[in-house]
Amino acid sequence: MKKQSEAMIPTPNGVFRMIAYADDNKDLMPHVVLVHEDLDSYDNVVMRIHSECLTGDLFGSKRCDCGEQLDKALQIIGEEKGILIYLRQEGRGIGLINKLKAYQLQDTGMNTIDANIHLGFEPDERDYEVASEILKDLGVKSVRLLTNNPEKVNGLNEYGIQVAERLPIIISPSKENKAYLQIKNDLMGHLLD
Ligand SMILES: Nc1nc2c(ncn2[C@@H]2O[C@H](COP(=O)(O)OP(=O)(O)OP(=O)(O)O)[C@@H](O)[C@H]2O)c(=O)[nH]1
Ligand SMILES: [Zn+2]
Repeated sequence: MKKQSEAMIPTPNGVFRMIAYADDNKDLMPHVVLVHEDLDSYDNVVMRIHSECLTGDLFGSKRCDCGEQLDKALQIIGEEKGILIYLRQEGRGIGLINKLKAYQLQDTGMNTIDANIHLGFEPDERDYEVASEILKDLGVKSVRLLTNNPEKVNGLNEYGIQVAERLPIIISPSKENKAYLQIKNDLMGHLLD
């Protein structure tokens, strides 16, 4: 995993250096990193690791809270001069084709965990080694991580990045994503209260 290219990108939340990380420069789905132009310390950096959710991030799907979490995180990262790592972990690592199959199963009454298992996957296939490698490459030593998912905290600690603090990023449930958020809270270890 290494830096393949970078450029400055002005956004509504500030100017960021966008860096594309991949194993080689032909990769069509590089991981995307946004580093605030005024980031000045590599200790206790405010940051988010966001798992790709095309449906929520780009199209505003109401089935999940991803799009709203991304907006809120970028706002905070803009204010605090932090970093966003956008990992290509669509569908908790099963990809878009399988996520849509999982959604179809959920529309017949299965929950988000059982749908993954029914398709032959773990409930969550993600790993945070790549994110840790990227943080080390950037020179980041410790972070304040925007997440409700303790697995992300453990994942970074496991690979040698110190999580100094977890910053919750709670979105009010809507009627469409209420059941999904309830499962995350009750069965997937997310801290949503
Ligand atoms: N397989 C599967 N993936 C889903 C489903 N709903 C959302 N996702 C994916 O789940 C990922 C986001 O994970 P979440 O569990 O919502 O949140 P998180 O990233 O673990 O935790 P936070 O940092 O608190 O947001 C994205 O990759 C989404 O595409 C679903 O029903 N099935
Ligand atoms: Zn989502």
